[in-house]
Amino acid sequence: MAPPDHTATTATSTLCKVLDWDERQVWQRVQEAEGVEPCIVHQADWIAGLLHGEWRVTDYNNALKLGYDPAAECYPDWLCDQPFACLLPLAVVAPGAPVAPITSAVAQQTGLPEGCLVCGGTTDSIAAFVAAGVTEVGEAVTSLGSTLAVKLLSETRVDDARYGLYSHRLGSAWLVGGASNTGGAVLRQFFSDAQLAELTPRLDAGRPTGLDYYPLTRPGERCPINDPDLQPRLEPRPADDALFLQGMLEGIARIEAQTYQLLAQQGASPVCRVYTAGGGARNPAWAAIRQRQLGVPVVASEQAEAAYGSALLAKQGYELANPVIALVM
Ligand SMILES: Nc1ncnc2c1ncn2[C@@H]1O[C@H](COP(=O)(O)OP(=O)(O)O)[C@@H](O)[C@H]1O
Ligand SMILES: O=C(CO)[C@H](O)[C@H](O)COP(=O)(O)O
Repeated sequence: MAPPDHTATTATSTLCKVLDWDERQVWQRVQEAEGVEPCIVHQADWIAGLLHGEWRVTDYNNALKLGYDPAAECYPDWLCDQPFACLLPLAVVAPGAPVAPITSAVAQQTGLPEGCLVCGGTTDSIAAFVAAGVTEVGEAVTSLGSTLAVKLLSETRVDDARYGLYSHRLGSAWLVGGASNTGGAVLRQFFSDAQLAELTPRLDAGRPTGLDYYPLTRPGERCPINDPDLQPRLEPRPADDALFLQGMLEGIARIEAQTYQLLAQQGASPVCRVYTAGGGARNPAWAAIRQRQLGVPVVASEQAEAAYGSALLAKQGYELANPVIALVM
């Protein structure tokens, strides 16, 4: 039902989950079992709903993979024509836009101040992007968490579901990129964080291992190859654990570099610097391996936690809602 290059057509999109629930008549079962009117909420909407009690509000970042059009600021006709359209969030706000204060019951339960304002959310890797404070076109943030997410500030949009590439709107800018299923979760399958820290000084970015890994925890990839059946490649495993780890980090760096190369080929603004967020940002040897692959400076974000970016968005929302007080502060 969606245009062929749209990110909502990928197997892991929100829209595909909704279609699956629709087919399995989940709405009807929710209504019967809970006695409530069903509606679609993203994880962030669920948390926010628990705080302010508004269940039909989302933001245009979370709604992208549902099919929302952030440029036109509306649901497209092909989505409105679906039988489940009545379950879509009724309001789609900008990330950081003021939504509603917490309820009195929540203020009492949590100790948060009465009237504490809840603002529109965003996705985890966009929050990491905001935390990094990037403002220049061509600058990018790679989130090395359980998975790998790439976000580049670009003057032009890129949307190509064949490679899992899509564009998020942030204010008047476009964050182009994609998310791979590779990342820290694969490392954790083999090593604890303590072992990672212990092995890291033995890695040598200047001496590539020659291993050709595609690290995944299980079959299936989203970007830069969109293939739900893509197999992990983690063999042969050398006897030396440091060599094995370096081979995996090189493999993940190749996936990251391929994503940035594809973005350039598809007309995104050229990448000039990559900031790093997430648990992988604490590994200097990995940064050196990535810099060789990417060919641009790789630097750790000063604020590498996505939560910091969420707080910055909330501050923006507070200032919008209280312009005079914010000016005095
Ligand atoms: N020294 C290290 N080198 C590389 N990766 C690391 C290191 N320490 C932790 N990690 C990885 O960081 C990941 C956790 O990062 P985090 O940003 O908390 O992930 P999440 O996406 O789950 O929030 C783990 O999967 C782990 O493998
Ligand atoms: O895999 C992830 C979380 O586990 C990625 O962070 C996520 O898929 C990226 O999505 P978006 O680009 O919409 O922020």
